[in-house]
Amino acid sequence: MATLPAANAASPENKVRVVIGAQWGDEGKGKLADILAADSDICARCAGGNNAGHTIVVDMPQPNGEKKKTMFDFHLLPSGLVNPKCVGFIGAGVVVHLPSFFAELDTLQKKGLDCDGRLFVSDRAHLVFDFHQVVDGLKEVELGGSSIGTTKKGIGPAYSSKASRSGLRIHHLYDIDAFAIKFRKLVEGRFKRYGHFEYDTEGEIARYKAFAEKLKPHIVDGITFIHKALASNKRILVEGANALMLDLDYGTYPFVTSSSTSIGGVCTGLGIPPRCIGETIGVVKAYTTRVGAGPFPTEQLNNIGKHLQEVGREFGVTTGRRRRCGWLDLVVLRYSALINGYTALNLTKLDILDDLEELMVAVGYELDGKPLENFPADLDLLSRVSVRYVTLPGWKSSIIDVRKYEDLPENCKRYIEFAEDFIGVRIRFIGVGPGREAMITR
Ligand SMILES: Nc1nc2c(ncn2[C@@H]2O[C@H](COP(=O)(O)OP(=O)(O)OP(=O)(O)O)[C@@H](O)[C@H]2O)c(=O)[nH]1
Ligand SMILES: O=P(O)(O)OC[C@H]1O[C@@H](n2cnc3c(O)ncnc32)[C@H](O)[C@@H]1O
Ligand SMILES: N[C@@H](CC(=O)O)C(=O)O
Ligand SMILES: [Mg+2]
Repeated sequence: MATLPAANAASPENKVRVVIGAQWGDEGKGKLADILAADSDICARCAGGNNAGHTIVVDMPQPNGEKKKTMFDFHLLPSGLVNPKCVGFIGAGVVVHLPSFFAELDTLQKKGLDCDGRLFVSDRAHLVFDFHQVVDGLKEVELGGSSIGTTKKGIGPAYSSKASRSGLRIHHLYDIDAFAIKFRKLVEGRFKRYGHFEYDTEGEIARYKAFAEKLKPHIVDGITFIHKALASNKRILVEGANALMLDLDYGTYPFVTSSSTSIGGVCTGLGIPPRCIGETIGVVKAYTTRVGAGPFPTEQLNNIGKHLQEVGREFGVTTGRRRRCGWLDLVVLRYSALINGYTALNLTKLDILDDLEELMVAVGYELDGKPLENFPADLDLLSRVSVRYVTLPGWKSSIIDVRKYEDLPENCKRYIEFAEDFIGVRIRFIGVGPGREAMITR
C-alpha cells in the first residue's frame, strides 16, 4: 500500500492559511500567528532560520490557578506552539541551527509549554553550523562600509552552501561517517576562502553525532507529513518569517535575507502546490521599520523617527539592534500586495501613532521630477527618489483598550481606510497593543 496520500486526496476546501510580512519584517507576524493558532492544528515555518524574532505576550495559567503575563521570543520554532494543542512543523525551506533549536525548545519547556510530541522538522531542511555564523561575520567585515547588517546567524552562508550543492541536510546526520567527510570538506572550503579561523571541526562532528540522537523524535519526511495533514483535513497555518522587502528576489537586493520570504517560499519551503494556499494575510505595521542596512525611502531621521522607535520599542528581537523608523509607505505595500496576493491585511501597532498630531503616508515616488510607475529594482535609483506624501490628521487619544472597529476615533478609521483603499486589500485585523487580546477583528 502506498504511504503517500494520492495527489487529489486533500479536499479542495482544505487550504493552508498564510501569515506573511508585507514590509521589512517585525510587523508583528508572531502575534497574529499565535491568535490564529487557536483554530489551527499545525503551525509551520517554511523559510528563513533563527534570524527571525517573533515576540508574543500571553497570559499563561500558573499552577496556583492565576494567570501571569508571559513573553515568548520565537526565532526558529513556529509561534503557534504557544497554543498547547498546536503542532509545530519546520519545512525543508528553513535552515536549522540545531544548538538554537534545542535551546529554544528548552526555554519553552521551562516557561511551562510542553512541546513533547508536537514539534517536527523535515529531514530535507538544511543545517546551519557555527562556522556559517563565523563566515557571516567575516563576510560583513569584508563588505566594510557596504555591509548588509545581517543578524550574523549564518543564514546567508547556509543558503549559499545549499545553493552551491555542498550543504548538509538533516538526513545526512544519520550516516555519521559520510557526514564527517562532507563536513570536513565544507569547513576546509571556508578556510580556503576566508583564511584559517578558530574552529573545532572534530569537536563539532562529535557534537552533531549527539544532536542526531536527540533530534530523532522530531524528524519526519516533510512531504508525507504535510500531505497527510492536508488529506486528513488538518487546519494548517503557515507563519512567514522576515518579509517581502527582504525577499531574495523581490526585496531591496542585496540588502535582503537569503531565502524566498514571499508567497512562493510557502510552496517551495513546504512542498505544497499553489492550489493548496487559501487565505494569505499580509501583516503591515502602521508605520515602517527596518533593521540593518539598505534603502528606506520613508525613513525619518528626526524626532518622528525617534518617537516611533521609542514609543514602539523598536529593538531587534534577535540582535537587540535599534530599528530604523519612518512613515507608512503605501508604494511598498502596493508592490508587496502584487507579489503576495494578500486576501486580507493585519495592520499592527496602530496604538504607537496615538500621540501624533499629523500622520504622513507615502503615496508615490518621483525621480527627476517625474512620477515613478514602479518600485525600482536599481537601488541607486531608489536612493534618489523623492517621496510624495499625503498628510492625515492624528487622533490624539489612546486606542489600546478599544476592541470594536466602530469605537475607534474617526481619524483613526480614516487612516485605516485610506491605507486599505490605496493598497486595495481589506484590513481585517487591527493591532492596538502587544497582548493577544489587543486585536480588533472586522
Ligand atoms: N504596541 C503594540 N505592539 C505590538 C502590536 N502587535 C505586535 N506588537 C509587538 O511588536 C513587536 C513586533 O515585532 P516582532 O515580534 O519582531 O514581529 P515579527 O513580525 O513576528 O518578526 P520577524 O519574523 O522577525 O520579522 C513585538 O514586540 C510585539 O509584541 C500592536 O498592535 N501594538
Ligand atoms: O537574514 P540575515 O542574513 O541575517 O540578514 C539580512 C537582512 O535581513 C534583515 N533581517 C533578517 N531577519 C529579519 C527579521 O526577522 N526582521 C527584520 N529584519 C530581518 C537583517 O537585519 C538584514 O538587514
Ligand atoms: N529578527 C530581528 C532582527 C534583529 O534582531 O536584528 C528583529 O526582530 O528585529
Ligand atoms: Mg522580529
